[in-house]
Amino acid sequence: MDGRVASSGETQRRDGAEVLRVENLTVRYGALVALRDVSWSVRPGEILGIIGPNGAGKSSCFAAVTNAVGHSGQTFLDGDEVSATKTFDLASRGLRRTFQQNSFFGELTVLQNAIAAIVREYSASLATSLFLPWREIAVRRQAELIAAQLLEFFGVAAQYHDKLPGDVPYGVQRLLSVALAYGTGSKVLLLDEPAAGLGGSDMQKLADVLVDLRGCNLALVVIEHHMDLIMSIADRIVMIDQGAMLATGTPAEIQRDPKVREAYLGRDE
Ligand SMILES: Nc1ncnc2c1ncn2[C@@H]1O[C@H](COP(=O)(O)OP(=O)(O)OP(=O)(O)O)[C@@H](O)[C@H]1O
Repeated sequence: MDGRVASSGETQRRDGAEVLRVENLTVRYGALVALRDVSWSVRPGEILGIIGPNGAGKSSCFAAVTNAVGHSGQTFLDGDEVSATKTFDLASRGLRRTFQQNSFFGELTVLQNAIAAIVREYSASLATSLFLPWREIAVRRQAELIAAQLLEFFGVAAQYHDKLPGDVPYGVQRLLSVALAYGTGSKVLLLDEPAAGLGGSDMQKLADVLVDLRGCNLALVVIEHHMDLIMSIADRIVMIDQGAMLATGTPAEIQRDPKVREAYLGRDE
């Protein structure tokens, strides 16, 4: 992998400028207002948690940020307005997301999935190498090496690299989803319930990976229902209820907020 994934000891930069800012995002599905005037921002080296009850509008918020659904409001990436930038182009600029469900190429091995995730940066070299077969082998080897490093960084052990994604443990699949979204390097990762279905040590592994990514100056926005996880790793939390922002603050402030307790934390979800 390139230098963008560094050791967890790398200095964090939480006082930097916002890398992603959303303003007044509103999403309508016909007559239903799923999201209303939601605004937040995230900086490099920061984890922003988004919490809220089922159907609150959290996933719609990610869909709006990535311009995958019709909406109003504005999005700024590195200070540039990207409110109308295509989802694919946002990904090229380092704004990427995962979904609640894992999505892999089921017929490709774990390593091949990782190669597919990084191959865009190599496509030009591969095209050139059609005329230079010896070069194609070298480029492929390099892509395999980088893909293996990517997987290792995300805690997907070498023993799984040659297996199909469906044949590896569920906890590993969740880590693989995050790794594939990261690819050769992202600025902002939007993770939609990365811990869904995880427990115990798998959740701890995921938490460790997310904290390591923060240490590499990545900005992370994490939708999560597991309160213990998000309260322990997030720097700030945004709480959404019935499409509207109900509260924002540090995990401690959010946990003390009576509105939040009433709307969410007090319920058995
Ligand atoms: N494509 C769609 N068409 C119509 N309504 C939708 C669509 N997607 C979501 N909704 C509705 O919009 C509201 C917000 O849904 P959304 O998935 O954004 O909430 P959420 O907070 O992510 O929920 P969960 O925690 O259950 O994933 C819900 O009432 C949902 O039924």
